[in-house]
Amino acid sequence: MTDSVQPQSDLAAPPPPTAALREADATAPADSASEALVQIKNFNCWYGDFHAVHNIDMDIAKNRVTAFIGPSGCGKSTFLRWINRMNDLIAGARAEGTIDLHGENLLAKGTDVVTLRRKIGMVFQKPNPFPKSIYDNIAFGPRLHLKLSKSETDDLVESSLKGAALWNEVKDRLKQSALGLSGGQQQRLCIARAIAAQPEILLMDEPCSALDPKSTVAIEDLMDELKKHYTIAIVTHNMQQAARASDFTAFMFEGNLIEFGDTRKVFTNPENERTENYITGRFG
Ligand SMILES: Nc1ncnc2c1ncn2[C@@H]1O[C@H](COP(=O)(O)OP(=O)(O)OP(=O)(O)O)[C@@H](O)[C@H]1O
Repeated sequence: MTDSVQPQSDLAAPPPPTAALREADATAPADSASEALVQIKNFNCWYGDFHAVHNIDMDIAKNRVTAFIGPSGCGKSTFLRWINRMNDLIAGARAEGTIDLHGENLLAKGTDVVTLRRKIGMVFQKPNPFPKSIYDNIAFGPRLHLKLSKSETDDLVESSLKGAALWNEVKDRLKQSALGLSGGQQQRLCIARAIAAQPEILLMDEPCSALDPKSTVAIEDLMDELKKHYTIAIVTHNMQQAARASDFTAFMFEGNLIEFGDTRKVFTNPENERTENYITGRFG
């Protein structure tokens, strides 16, 4: 079934969490079979008359990292942003097809996008902490939407910062401004803020492009931990990063999904010549 989506005008920033603290439940050992969490069928999208992404059919596997690669302008970010309906904020943006999560098409007109964005968090290219304390960056959302006690809020802040591998670096200065953190720390704080909302899926749009190599490795190591609890989809221009950090790779070109599969296979034995040309640096 095809469903069409028009932009909504009353959308605010991605929302804060709804539920109680997430228990660590290490799942899916690396060698277990992957299960589809998100199923995308016949997905197309437009900006006005411009047909940006064509006929995408793919699954996003649960507790795995799926990387989207491809030359600038091929539609990676556009596609990623439809997965939590961020493109609703863009006038003239519309989509057709289905993106199913637990059997429900999240492109459907009736979808509650606020709830959706709790389930599907997003981390952006440039770290965007609030101009507040480290503690309040995590606690701000939960305070708005949950009736957590002080100790529950403390626990949420601690578990989120631990989950983002930042706790040890900031535990003694939680009341200091987040803007005093390094870029890599700020990005991990944004990841902590996202996971405080207890999402099922984390969308990461070039999360390391503004970071130095050491911070980049820290985020990649973190993704490896995070995928035990979350499903991750990442857009990256960094081929080594896709090869190192992802389980599945989708190569896009001019709005089309050219190749999609196991990362090792895509990088060592691609089926499509354009994939091979891209990953070997012949274009892009
Ligand atoms: N808000 C917008 N309005 C109109 N066209 C847009 C908008 N955002 C993106 N596009 C167009 O959609 C196409 C895909 O853009 P998108 O940003 O998704 O590509 P990308 O693969 O993520 O590129 P990059 O790697 O440079 O970030 C491009 O032709 C771009 O110019």
